[in-house]
Amino acid sequence: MVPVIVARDLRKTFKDLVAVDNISFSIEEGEMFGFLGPNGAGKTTTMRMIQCISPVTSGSLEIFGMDVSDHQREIKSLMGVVPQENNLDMDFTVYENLMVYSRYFDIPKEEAEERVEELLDFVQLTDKKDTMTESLSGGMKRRLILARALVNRPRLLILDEPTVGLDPQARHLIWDRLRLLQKNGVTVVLTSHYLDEVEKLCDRLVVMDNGDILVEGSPSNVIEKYVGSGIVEAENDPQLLECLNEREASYEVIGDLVHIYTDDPKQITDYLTMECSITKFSARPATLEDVFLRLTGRRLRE
Ligand SMILES: Nc1ncnc2c1ncn2[C@@H]1O[C@H](COP(=O)(O)OP(=O)(O)OP(=O)(O)O)[C@@H](O)[C@H]1O
Repeated sequence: MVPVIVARDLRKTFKDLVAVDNISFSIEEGEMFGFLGPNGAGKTTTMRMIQCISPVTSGSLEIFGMDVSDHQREIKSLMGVVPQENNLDMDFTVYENLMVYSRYFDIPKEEAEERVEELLDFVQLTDKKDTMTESLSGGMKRRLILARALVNRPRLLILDEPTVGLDPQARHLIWDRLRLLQKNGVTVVLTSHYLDEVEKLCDRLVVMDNGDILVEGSPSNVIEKYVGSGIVEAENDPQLLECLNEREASYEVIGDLVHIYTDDPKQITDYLTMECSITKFSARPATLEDVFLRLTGRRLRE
């Protein structure tokens, strides 16, 4: 596998604030890679350095073997970007938005027209071709931004919160398109607050907090490593906690509930029934959300 992005001790500061704190990671060609983390973790700042629009403070960041500090033009020509905000031109039609963008890459007019038709079909907006962009739904606007990011046939696609605020149908359509792009060899890097999205889509992920990378791995490895494969939930009561302490079980109290982390839920539920006389509980597979909350805490970030 060839690395497409390699970051070594990558750091970004804004005056006294350390937004990205000496992180290192490597993303392989054809991977779908996710950046997770609470608000302010440093994800967007990392994406902006990858996009060559925010200079690196120190460390190194190479994309397709080129340093972001001195190969911006070449790197940008190989990359497509779906930014967090909808920055389409609202006074243009859907078609015009894509055609205007194609000029930035000096794509000859006829070729651009052909490509735009293809892309409209790809994101299912052909019937909206002549619609004014401002009258599109939120889901359609996101699809148009995705199409715009693909105008230059990028080998690397960066998406910052690609499905934020979308309904389930719109999210599924975007996921489906991303999988198709990946199948065609495009490396996809995304940030998301939707943990189910990252769990379903990504081959590997990192969880960031306070500018640092806390974990890295495939969703299933990360889940097994940090919470075990299953969770038994029971009502919080002192007798239960005493019983769990006696067994030295791994658990966490979350308000009125206790989460017991385990690779063998049956062993725990048998223990609760037989040794602790507790019969009200439920077992479920662990998710990335459990890992996230365990690692980054449950306090709401501003
Ligand atoms: N241009 C800037 N000037 C000063 N501080 C900044 C700037 N951009 C980001 N920051 C700060 O850097 C830190 C990391 O922000 P960043 O936007 O990268 O986080 P994030 O993980 O993308 O958060 P979110 O999930 O809310 O998008 C935050 O404390 C933020 O306030």
